[in-house]
This record gives sequence, structure tokens and C-alpha cells, in this order.
Amino acid sequence: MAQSQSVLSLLTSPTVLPFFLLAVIYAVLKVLDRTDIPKIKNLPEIPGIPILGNLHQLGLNHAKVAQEWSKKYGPVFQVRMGNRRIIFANTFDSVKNLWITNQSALISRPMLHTFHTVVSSSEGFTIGTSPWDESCKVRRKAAATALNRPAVQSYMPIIDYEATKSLKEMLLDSTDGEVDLDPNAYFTRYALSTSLTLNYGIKIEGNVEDGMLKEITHVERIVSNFRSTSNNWADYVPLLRLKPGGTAKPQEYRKRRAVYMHKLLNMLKERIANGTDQPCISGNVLKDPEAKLTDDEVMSIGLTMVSAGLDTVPGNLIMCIAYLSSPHGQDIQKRALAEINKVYPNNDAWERCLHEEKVPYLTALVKETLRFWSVIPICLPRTNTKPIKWGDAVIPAGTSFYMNAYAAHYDDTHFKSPYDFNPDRYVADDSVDDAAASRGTPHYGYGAGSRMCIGSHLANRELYTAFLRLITAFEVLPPKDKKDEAIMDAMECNQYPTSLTLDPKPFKVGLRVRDRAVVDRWIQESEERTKHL
Ligand code: HEM
Repeated sequence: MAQSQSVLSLLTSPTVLPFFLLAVIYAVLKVLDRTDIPKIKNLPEIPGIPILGNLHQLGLNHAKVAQEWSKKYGPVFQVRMGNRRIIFANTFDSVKNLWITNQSALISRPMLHTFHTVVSSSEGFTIGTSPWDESCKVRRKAAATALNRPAVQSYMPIIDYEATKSLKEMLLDSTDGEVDLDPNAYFTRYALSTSLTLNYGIKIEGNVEDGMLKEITHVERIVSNFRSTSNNWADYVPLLRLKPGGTAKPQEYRKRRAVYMHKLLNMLKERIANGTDQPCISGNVLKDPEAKLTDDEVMSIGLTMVSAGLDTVPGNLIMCIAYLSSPHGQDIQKRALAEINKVYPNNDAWERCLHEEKVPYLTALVKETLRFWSVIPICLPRTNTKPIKWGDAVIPAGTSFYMNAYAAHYDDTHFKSPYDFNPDRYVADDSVDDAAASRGTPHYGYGAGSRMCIGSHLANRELYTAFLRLITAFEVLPPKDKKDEAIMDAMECNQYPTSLTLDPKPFKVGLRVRDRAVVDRWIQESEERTKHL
């Protein structure tokens, strides 16, 4: 006791105290400054500062800043985001090497504080946010089977119904081209209602003002921001988690999400009990005595289905429509219509597109949209379960990897004139210089490798059908008022550049119906075909 008192008085004596305090501060800084993975040898590192690392330098637009850094530091480099070491890959070939050549090692996902600990504390994780384990494997397999090519073909009546509903509403709301429209809400409903019908057999019955549509869209958008790799500094700097009230917003949105997720599942369970349910993915799992999925796993598939296509499908659709309204977009529409008419001279494309994808230029338009607009500029993060070699560097297991899909999509060593919107780059025609892009991996819009998007067949069919029907029904024109014009740049058009998925700034387009009588007939035929839904 006497000894510890004398140590205390020595430490607090005026000559020793300043040095003691400095030593304490140094020790605390050393602890706070530690990273999950030590500096990796033989891999360029972006110079940063203690504790924050490079977090502050990455600013509001990580994809752009990292793209700039890659010009000086090379395609792959390490950064420190607070206490995490992250590998950024920024070119087409470096992504291919890490994500595809090393796909068995790069199979897991890191956990981030805001999303995994706060937002997901009750309803669990989606498939796309789950680290790789037995449960993730089972859920991914169940969802992938329900979203494979033949399964998606059987869902085409739903896409027929939803595409018709949205285009009909746009036709009426634009009063035959007099009123310019923001296409966002129409295609958000298209994507969400399709996913809900597939998963729960429940569709959004109302128009674009529907309450459930608005609530799910708003909550999922905010939740997507909590998933963002750049939005939440508390994910990287643990000290910030102590900030009073810091988790209030994530918790509020967790609760709001829980309300509709449980409501949807309970509605389905009730319908199964009454024998009034429609065939659907969660229903199949709930009714299958062989299915070995727990209630939490069924909830996880539901969460995945609700959220996965909600920003991504409409983001691509509406930004392509934005482009079509531009002066160059007028030429693209003319070319697309000519190609459609060539394949379908009898005016039956509206119906035939449900069974086949026979217009290569439209398939190319879908691919170019996914590349050009890069709606997930920094792909969902990965972590490696085994060491990965990059040049002379060995990246240890457990390191986080961020794919800069935006930079890879605008990599001029892979794409000719990447800043031009040019569907022809994906038309398999040898006269086009980078037609090679149409073979192999065309783009990273759906990610790459072992945890690539499993909804890509569904999304491709949703995009192809909507584009074909839109272009055959309407001329997409610039808005009458210049201030309503969309911004034709994948980064500048984003109202929240820190969000995980592109959140387009509002804009409007004009829609002039090509032939009202023909479009009315197509709508009527679709409504007749899908009246059982
Ligand atoms: C145009 C629309 C879509 C885009 C651009 C898109 C994009 C992506 C991307 C970039 C990833 C991460 C892949 C990776 O890490 O390599 C992903 C994962 C995923 N997507 Fe999509 N997606 C779309 C639509 C959908 C739809 C409609 C569904 C299902 C209804 C879906 C289900 C999933 C799932 C389950 C994962 C996680 C896969 C895993 O972690 O193993 N996606 N998506």
C-alpha cells in the first residue's frame, strides 16, 4: 500500500507528470492506431495519418478518389480505413485476377459494426452480407435454385404483369406525352412488387403512391446507406461508437424494417394455413418437410429478396431511360427499334420478349447500362478465407477487399472510350474493336466470382423486358424544362455518393406514345394473360 502511494506521488510530481501523461497518450494512441491486419509487405500503401488512416482522404466519393490513387500507386493498393486494412482493386484485370482467379479464397464477407451489430440485431443478415459458413451456404443454395435460369423463365408472367402495370400508369400519367415524368417510382414498384410476388406471393396492389411501397423503399434506402462501405466511420473507428445517440437512427430503421418483414411473413403463413397462398419461394421452403432451413434462415431469404433488387433494378432502368432522353439517346432508340422490328416484323415483340431474348442490340443495351451507370460503384465487400498472392505480396486470410467496380468499368486499358455510352461494344461483331467485351465477363455490375449476384438472370429479364416494351411503346424525349434534365455522369447523378447503391438525383423525361391503338392492344392482351395473378 505504502509502495503504491509512493509510485503515485512520483508519477504526479511536477517533473514526472508531463512525461507520464505523454507516455499514457502514446500508449493509448498505439492501441487505437492498431489495424486488424498488419501492413502487407510488397503492396503499395497510401500514406495516411494515425487512427483514421486514409478515411478522411477518401472523402465523399471513395470510388473516384481510389480511381485517382490507382493512377499513381498502381491497380491494387492497401489503405487503412481506421483500424481496418483494406485492399482496393481498381482495374478490370486486377479485379478478374483477385475475384475470379482466386474465387475459392475470396468467398467470405466482412462484418461491419453499424449494419451487422445494430441494424441486423433482430432480423439477421441478408445472404449478401453474411460471412461464409454452413448457414450462408444453405441459404445461398436455396435462393440460387429459386433464381436460376429455368426458374426465372417460370416467373415471366409476373414480369409481364408488373411491366404492363408500370407502363400503363406512365402512359396515363404522362397524358399522352403532355406531362413529363420522373420514372423512378414506377420502376421501383416494378422491381419491388416482382420480388414480393416471387418470395411471398404478395404484390403491391396500389399505384406509385402506395403506403407499403413508400415505407419499404424509404427504409431499405436508409438501410442500404448503413451497409455502405463509406458512410459509417464508426465501422472503422471503434471510439466513435461511444458517441451518445450514435445508434439511434440505425435502431429506428431496424424496428421499422422488422414491422414489414414480419407482416409479410405472417401474411404468407396465414394464407398457407387457409390454403389461399400463391406458389412462392418462401412458401415452398415453409411447406417443404425436407427443407432444413430454420425460421431465421427463411427470414434471411425474405430480407434478401426484398432488398437485393430494390435499388439496383430501378437504378439501372431509370438511368438508361435518362440516357435515352439525351440527344445521343435518340439515335440509340432509333437503332434499338429498328433491331426489334427486324426480329419481330409482326409487331409481337411485346409478348415474344417473355419467352426469348432475340434482339442482340437490346441485350447489349442492358450490359452497357450495367457498366456505364455502375449502380454499386464499390461492390459488396469481401474477405479472404485463405492467403492470396498478388505479385510479391501475400495478403493474409481475414483481409477486407473492396472492388472498385466503377474504376474497372471506366478502365481504358480494357474498354475503348469508356466514358462513351455505346451498347455496340457488347454486340458480338468483329468490326467493333472491343467486341471481346461481349465474351467472358462483360462487366462487374453483378460482381464476380464465388459470391457473384445470384439474381442476375432475374434482373436481366426484368431489364430486357422493360427496355423492349418501353422503346416499342414510347419515344423517350428530353424534358420540356431544362432544369429537369438528368445528369449523364455515373457519379455526378448520384444524390448521395456515399450510399452503397446509386441514388439518382430526380429528373424527368417526356414520353410520346408511338401508336396509341397498338399500345392499348398490347396492354389489354397482357392484362388478359395475367388476370389470374
Ligand atoms: C440490376 C440488378 C442487380 C444488380 C446490379 C446486382 C448487383 C449485385 C452485386 C454487385 C452483388 C455482389 C456480388 C459480389 O460480391 O461479387 C450482388 C449480390 C447479390 N445479389 Fe444482386 N444485383 C441485382 C439484382 C438482384 C436481384 C433481383 C436479386 C434477387 C432477387 C439479387 C440477389 C443477390 C444476392 C442474394 C446477392 C448475394 C450473393 C452472395 O453474397 O453470395 N440481386 N448483386
